[in-house]
Amino acid sequence: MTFDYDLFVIGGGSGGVRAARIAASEYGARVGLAEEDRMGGTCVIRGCVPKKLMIFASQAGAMAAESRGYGWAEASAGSFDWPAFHGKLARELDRLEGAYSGGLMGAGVQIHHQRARIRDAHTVELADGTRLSAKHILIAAGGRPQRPGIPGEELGMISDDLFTMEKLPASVLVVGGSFIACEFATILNGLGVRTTLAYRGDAVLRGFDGEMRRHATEQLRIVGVDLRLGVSPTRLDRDEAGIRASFDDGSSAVYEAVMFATGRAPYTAGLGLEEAGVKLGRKGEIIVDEWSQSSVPSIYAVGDVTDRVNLTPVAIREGHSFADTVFGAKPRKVDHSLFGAAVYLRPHELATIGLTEEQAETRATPSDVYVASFRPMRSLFGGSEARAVMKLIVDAETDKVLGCHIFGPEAGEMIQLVAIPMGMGATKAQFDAAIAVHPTLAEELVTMRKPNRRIGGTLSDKTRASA
Ligand SMILES: Cc1cc2nc3c(=O)[nH]c(=O)nc-3n(C[C@H](O)[C@H](O)[C@H](O)COP(=O)(O)OP(=O)(O)OC[C@H]3O[C@@H](n4cnc5c(N)ncnc54)[C@H](O)[C@@H]3O)c2cc1C
Ligand SMILES: NC(=O)c1ccc[n+]([C@@H]2O[C@H](COP(=O)([O-])OP(=O)(O)OC[C@H]3O[C@@H](n4cnc5c(N)ncnc54)[C@H](O)[C@@H]3O)[C@@H](O)[C@H]2O)c1
Repeated sequence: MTFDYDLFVIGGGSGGVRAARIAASEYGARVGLAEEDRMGGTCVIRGCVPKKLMIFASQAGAMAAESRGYGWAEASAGSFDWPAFHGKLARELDRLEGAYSGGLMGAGVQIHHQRARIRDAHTVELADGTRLSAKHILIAAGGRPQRPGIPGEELGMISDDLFTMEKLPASVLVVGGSFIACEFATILNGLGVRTTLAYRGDAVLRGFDGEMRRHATEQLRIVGVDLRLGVSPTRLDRDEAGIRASFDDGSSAVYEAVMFATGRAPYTAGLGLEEAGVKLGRKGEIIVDEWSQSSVPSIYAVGDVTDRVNLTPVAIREGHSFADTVFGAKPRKVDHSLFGAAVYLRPHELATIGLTEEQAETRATPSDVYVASFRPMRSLFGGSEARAVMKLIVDAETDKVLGCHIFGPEAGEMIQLVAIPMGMGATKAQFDAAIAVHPTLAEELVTMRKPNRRIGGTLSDKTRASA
């Protein structure tokens, strides 16, 4: 049987673009790709990239304060010009979008700028009715922000809206306590917006190492975010002064804007998947095996649409591995058990890889926990109270480093480098064999001599804590 394409990709985001480009350029596949919105997907257009640029923009006040601590007595951030920043951001995203399209076209991929859906195991249908056949179909349709399902929720914004706002609100309520909520609260607060963050838990960033969560929570408070922990909004109403949010503790307050960061869900609705026999999970995610293959053998899926690890580099790795496996005769699985991640808070980021202390505590074998907590010389001299924290979780029997958690400036950059020895299975002794680079923050990672406590396993002895 002949097909129009060897591969048809639905979605021009992180995972889809990588898979399409590798299949076409490295393995000579005839590839078509459909994108219903802007090329580049969530990360480039309404995620990682504009978010990080906004994080940079939001730290001017803190940088001026630090400069004053270093003798620049008049240092001031001045006033923030949102339209100027926003215009420049739009041009940068246009440039990136062009680069993504150009890269694909250069590789010989045919781009269809419209929505696609599945008709059967080998057929997709475009919004204009065109039907195209492909030997393999890759779904890389990503995810979509979810509102929490409360009355009046349409009055609130979602993360996509941060990047298209015409003007900054004077006050905002951010709802949620994970990556997006914490980063957006950091951005808006840093840009001068009166920011409240409402989160139903008792510390932000559930799932991260508990000690690090407490530092991140405290930092949000210190930089001026009005943290409302243990509460959730129950309804929103339009009020003369703005949007009134009522909370489940009986309180209410008015904000100029409300932003929901209450999770994302795989974007599989209306794709024709179930009709084609593709099995979906509870959240609508495409169920795939370790090769990213769905229940229909010719249909694969990568990235957020599979709801495995929802990060750009993971989607890219899954897309690349799919292309290597299916078109390059180089079978390659993705190891989802070890990946680094960073939450871009300010002044200190939270970055992590491997097991948290809470996870290590449940292991049958004991682990040693090394913690260094200190005020870095840069902030100390600059007059800031900000503390940095480094933590290593080490298998007490094999000496293998199982987890690393860093709360500090540029922690994301540091964890990227720690990911290399950890991926190689390095031991604590091998970390320590590295001669420190001085004076740096990161030198703490190779100079922590004695464990602060031993946890998990039968040897558990929390009383040895000496911190
Ligand atoms: C605010 C925010 C900040 C983030 N920050 C980070 C970060 O700092 N670091 C990090 O690693 N990750 C971050 N992420 C997560 C990251 O953006 C995603 O994990 C990543 O983009 C997933 O890639 P993907 O290819 O699965 O999907 P996407 O990038 O979402 O791409 C899917 C594409 O498919 C298109 N599409 C969907 N359905 C169809 C259809 N039927 N027909 C045609 N086209 C379709 C969509 O328009 C979209 O362009 C962030 C996410 C958000 C929302
Ligand atoms: N720096 C980064 O790498 C980065 C940044 C942003 C997003 N991301 C990725 O995007 C994914 C989605 O981000 P997210 O922040 O939406 O994560 P998430 O889905 O983990 O967070 C959802 C948050 O909303 C809260 N929530 C859910 N329903 C609620 C309700 N009804 N009422 C009140 N609160 C509610 C949850 O308790 C949680 O804190 C992340 O898992 C991450 O993989 C990564």
